[in-house]
Amino acid sequence: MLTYQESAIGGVEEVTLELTAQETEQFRKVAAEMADGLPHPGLANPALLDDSDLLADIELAARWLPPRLARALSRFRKAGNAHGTLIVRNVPIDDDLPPTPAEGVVPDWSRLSLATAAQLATVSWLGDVIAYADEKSGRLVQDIVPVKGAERRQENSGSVMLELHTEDGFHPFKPDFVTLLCLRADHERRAFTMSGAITQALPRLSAECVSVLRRPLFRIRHSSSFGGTGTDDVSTPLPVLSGPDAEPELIADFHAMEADGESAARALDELRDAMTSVLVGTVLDVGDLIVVDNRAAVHGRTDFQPRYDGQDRWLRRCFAVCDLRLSRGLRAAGSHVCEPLPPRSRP
Ligand SMILES: O=C(O)CCC(=O)C(=O)O
Ligand SMILES: [Fe+2]
Repeated sequence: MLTYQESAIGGVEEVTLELTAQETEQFRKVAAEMADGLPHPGLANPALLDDSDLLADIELAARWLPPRLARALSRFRKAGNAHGTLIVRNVPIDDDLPPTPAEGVVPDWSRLSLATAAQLATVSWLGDVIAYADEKSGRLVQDIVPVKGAERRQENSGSVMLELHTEDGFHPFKPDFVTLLCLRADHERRAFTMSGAITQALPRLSAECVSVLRRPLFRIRHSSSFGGTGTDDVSTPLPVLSGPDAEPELIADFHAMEADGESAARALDELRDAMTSVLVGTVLDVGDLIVVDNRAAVHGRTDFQPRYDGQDRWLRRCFAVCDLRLSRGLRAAGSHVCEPLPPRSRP
């Protein structure tokens, strides 16, 4: 399979907001106050953050984020941008980080309360937090780290190239925004987090390809990280593209998507080639936060080499949706965590 050439991945300057030292300090103060209100110790218990009063307090306090950041997030929420991606640099995180958790989950996040508050505050400008009981135990803020033995998996615990994908594209209430906050970069600084926007790829697609991508000829296998569901679970047949001609929405996964028939398979290949030539990306470093509009862009990551020495790459992930109420049938009252999807095997 084709791997993505780092040299061909575009820069992200035009979609990057670098906070000044003063802005970071203002953000740190606001986040530190919020952090005091977080239930520590024991943040590892997902139920503790899944508290609508706590999240409402964070939303209120987030009004005091540095105005340039708040404006950028608000604009991105309403209008997106050319790459469906926003990068914020110099987000405050905790000074004294614990080792990167070897098992994939930090047992007690009380030493990560600043990063947790900063990420939740950022997310509150994008929408409401959503999480899935099926994935990473329903944690609202999840650890993304390389796990020994999982190197070759097409999951964020792997370290081979992670194919471009829509996050949880098979889920009826998939995230509208994916945020990833970097606590530690990979040792060699070669893990490019990359994204490709459909509006950039569109001019490269033939009319025939676009028309096939608009038909419900595609299914996505449920991600193997979605626990509790069998590997045979698949989505209902979906179109890859929907919505307005010039600015469609996109659901794609170049690892887990199956095309029904030859012309659908050809259209998916054509889309992947087009995406490959419009990718933008960056090697995430400490305090970098990337926001991907999950309706406008697919994302992935180039490969890297973990050492399992406690200093490996460590991201934290948090999702947002624009309308939390749409998923009310799948959530307990007041909870932001969707209950497991019923198994749905191919017909
Ligand atoms: O590791 C990365 O940079 C991206 C991981 C990813 O796609 C995810 O956690 O959803
Ligand atoms: Fe992802």
